[in-house]
Amino acid sequence: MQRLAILASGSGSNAEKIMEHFQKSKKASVALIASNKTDVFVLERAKKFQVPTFTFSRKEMQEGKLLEKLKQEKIDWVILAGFLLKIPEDLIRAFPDRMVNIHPALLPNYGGKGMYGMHVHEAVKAAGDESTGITIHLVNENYDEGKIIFQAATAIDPSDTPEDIAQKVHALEHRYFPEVIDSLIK
Ligand SMILES: Nc1nc2c(c(=O)[nH]1)N[C@@H](CN(C=O)c1ccc(C(=O)N[C@@H](CCC(=O)O)C(=O)O)cc1)CN2
Ligand SMILES: NCC(=O)N[C@@H]1O[C@H](COP(=O)([O-])[O-])[C@@H](O)[C@H]1O
Repeated sequence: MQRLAILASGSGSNAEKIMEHFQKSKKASVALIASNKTDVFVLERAKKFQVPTFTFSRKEMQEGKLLEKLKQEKIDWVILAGFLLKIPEDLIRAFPDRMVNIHPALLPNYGGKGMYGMHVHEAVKAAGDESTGITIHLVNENYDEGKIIFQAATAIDPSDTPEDIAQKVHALEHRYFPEVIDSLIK
């Protein structure tokens, strides 16, 4: 049984969909929810699914405390689901081709530093794009430059607000992220 850890910095709707998906799985389970914040809803969602949680600071991550915890919990895959800090290289190297991120746009567009959450949807709206989507990719040392595994698109109506766009993107994320993770696990 492969053991998944989910890293999240906020609400955790994607984390919830992933926990739901793997609840009855025979090949993998969500063994840990880890966050750099102590007051975020993803920690409540973990409690609902009786998944252990771990919180850490940016400094503790950079000092290796997160890597130590992941090794202690015998984690096989690290899933970034709305995690907002840059993962250090030693942590990436510890999970070669086994660290996966979801980005709320069609990379390489709208990626990089500053491109997270509503900032992305506001930029897409401001550009007047007629479509947007999601990208699921392996994690490398730079933001949003890892190998792309999956993309899905959705149309944008001229009347859509950034919040409407966020809702359409979240729907794609919830539909595809759990299944794409599942497809990666042998
Ligand atoms: N080494 C990597 N770390 C992370 C990646 C990655 O691809 N490689 N992906 C991000 C997730 N992400 C986009 O998908 C992303 C998250 C956050 C930022 C960003 O600009 N963060 C701010 C800090 C925000 C905060 O502290 O609240 C910043 O760095 O100034 C960009 C992209 C997760 N980690
Ligand atoms: N660049 C990283 C980024 O913006 N990630 C995005 O944060 C949101 C987290 O939502 P959730 O906490 O409800 O899963 C998701 O839309 C995810 O794509």
